[in-house]
Amino acid sequence: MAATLATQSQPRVVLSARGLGRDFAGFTAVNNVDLDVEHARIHALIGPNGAGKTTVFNLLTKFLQPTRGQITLLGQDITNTRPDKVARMGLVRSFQISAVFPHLTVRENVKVALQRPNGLSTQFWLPLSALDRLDARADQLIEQLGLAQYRDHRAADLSYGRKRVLEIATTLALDPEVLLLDEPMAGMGQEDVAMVAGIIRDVAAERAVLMVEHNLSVVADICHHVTVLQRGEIIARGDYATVSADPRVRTAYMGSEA
Ligand SMILES: Nc1ncnc2c1ncn2[C@@H]1O[C@H](COP(=O)(O)OP(=O)(O)OP(=O)(O)O)[C@@H](O)[C@H]1O
Repeated sequence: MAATLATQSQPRVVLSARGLGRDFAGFTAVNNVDLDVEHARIHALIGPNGAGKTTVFNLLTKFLQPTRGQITLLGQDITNTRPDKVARMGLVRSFQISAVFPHLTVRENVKVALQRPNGLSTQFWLPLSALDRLDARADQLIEQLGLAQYRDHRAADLSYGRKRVLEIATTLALDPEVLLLDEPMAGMGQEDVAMVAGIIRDVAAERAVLMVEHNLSVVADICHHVTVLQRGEIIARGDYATVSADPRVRTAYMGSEA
């Protein structure tokens, strides 16, 4: 027990940013952002519209090149690394590779996603039966994400929430160290929100999750750390109780839930 607690109390930072900034033609969208994302923790990036959350995601995944600052992934400086290499190193954004094909079944979708980490290039002209050897791993992921009963359903026939879970499954096929989720609860009904929140919590047991999320009750429920952005700068950080009590955060969110 003591050993378990000791392990849990020593966070391992897998992704960090220091002094991160990005200007667009003289307009500063992100400035001086420091971020530490830890293994087996869920970190939320929140803030009002236009605060710079998407820009930070684009900087971390290297879709955008920072104007200032440094980004480190698993101890390696990735400030000047190309996005495809960053993804291969283990930093994966949900929509980036979540190719969910509506006419394929849940299992076929996961198998297509599994081709890449197994060193097979995506060869759409091959019959799907050529991917049979990926069945075991696909079924394991499907089981883990609670999709077993939908395994042979076409993706198009899934509920909206299950489609998002299938997207997460295709992302997990790459076995990322850090998973970036951009508003995973967007457009979902309450029942699906609870289901997807539970899945994200399970997924984070083995990796770091950084998510942008507007649903603050989800942030309060499942996120260990919260970083609040406003006008491109961090105005508060800590657990949800700490940041939601912060007067600057309350002012930034005036009129909303915080
Ligand atoms: N390519 C761009 N060119 C110019 N300005 C941009 C560009 N991308 C973002 N911005 C500006 O940077 C600021 C931050 O935008 P960003 O999309 O990162 O915010 P956000 O917090 O993700 O907002 P939302 O919650 O509405 O998605 C905004 O003022 C936006 O207009």
